[in-house]
Amino acid sequence: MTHNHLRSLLFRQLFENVSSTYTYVLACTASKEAIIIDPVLETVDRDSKLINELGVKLLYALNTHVHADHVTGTGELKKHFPLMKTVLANKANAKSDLQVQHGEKIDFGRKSLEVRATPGHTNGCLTYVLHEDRMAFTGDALLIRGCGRTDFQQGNARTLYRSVHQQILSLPPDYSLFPAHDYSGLTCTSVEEERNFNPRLTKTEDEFIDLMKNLNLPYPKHMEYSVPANMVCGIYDLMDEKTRKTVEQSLEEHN
Ligand SMILES: N[C@@H](CCC(=O)N[C@@H](CSS)C(=O)NCC(=O)O)C(=O)O
Repeated sequence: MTHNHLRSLLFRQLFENVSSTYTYVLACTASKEAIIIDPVLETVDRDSKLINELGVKLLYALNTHVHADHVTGTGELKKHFPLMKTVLANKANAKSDLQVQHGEKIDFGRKSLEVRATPGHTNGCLTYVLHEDRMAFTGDALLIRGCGRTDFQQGNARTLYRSVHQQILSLPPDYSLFPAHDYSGLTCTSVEEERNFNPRLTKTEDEFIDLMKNLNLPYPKHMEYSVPANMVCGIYDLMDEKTRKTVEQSLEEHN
């Protein structure tokens, strides 16, 4: 999907290639008010530059959940955009400027995101739905032809199955779905595609639970420091000393 001045939504999909994370910038073209979803620490300079070049005013940096595989960029973004507010689910039990819950709305200009709770990968997983533009940002609850793992951070396969079916695949079939990650080069999907072709979510609930029990994935490489860093939205001053030092060191190695 590309930017189009004639549309009321300015939309960018950005990629961070170490953790294969998608970050999204959305702005109301009438008011120029903007949000960013799931920014990554390593790409904050790139994203800030883009936001400035687009001439939009960043109101909120939303995390779909407390990520385990990378450090969120929301803390560092606050240095570039001091008025911007960080957002996480209240169920994440984490520190953020705003804690949102199921049913709330996040407004930017004439646009409004509906917050839907989609726990199962973590307790605090959220999906953000932009009805007017028929789009939803699913975090790790639903990945393209896949879904988030359920073997740590309060993961629960039954909960995830119900979240995805009740809150995401129940949306109209033409809604576009944008995940937090893709590991195979795909960028976007739709409700209809996932209802038909998702190899995990087309199974029965019990088959799904069995499948998720046997994924046997290695733990994310940076989980040990990513989770505590993300519990404070990646704000260095709020991290314990060991976590902060590890995050700083990993960023230096990256740069
Ligand atoms: N290799 C990566 C981590 C890959 C991974 O575990 N991805 C998560 C989402 S990030 S916690 C996941 O849910 N994957 C589902 C799947 O089926 O792959 C790393 O070391 O960071």
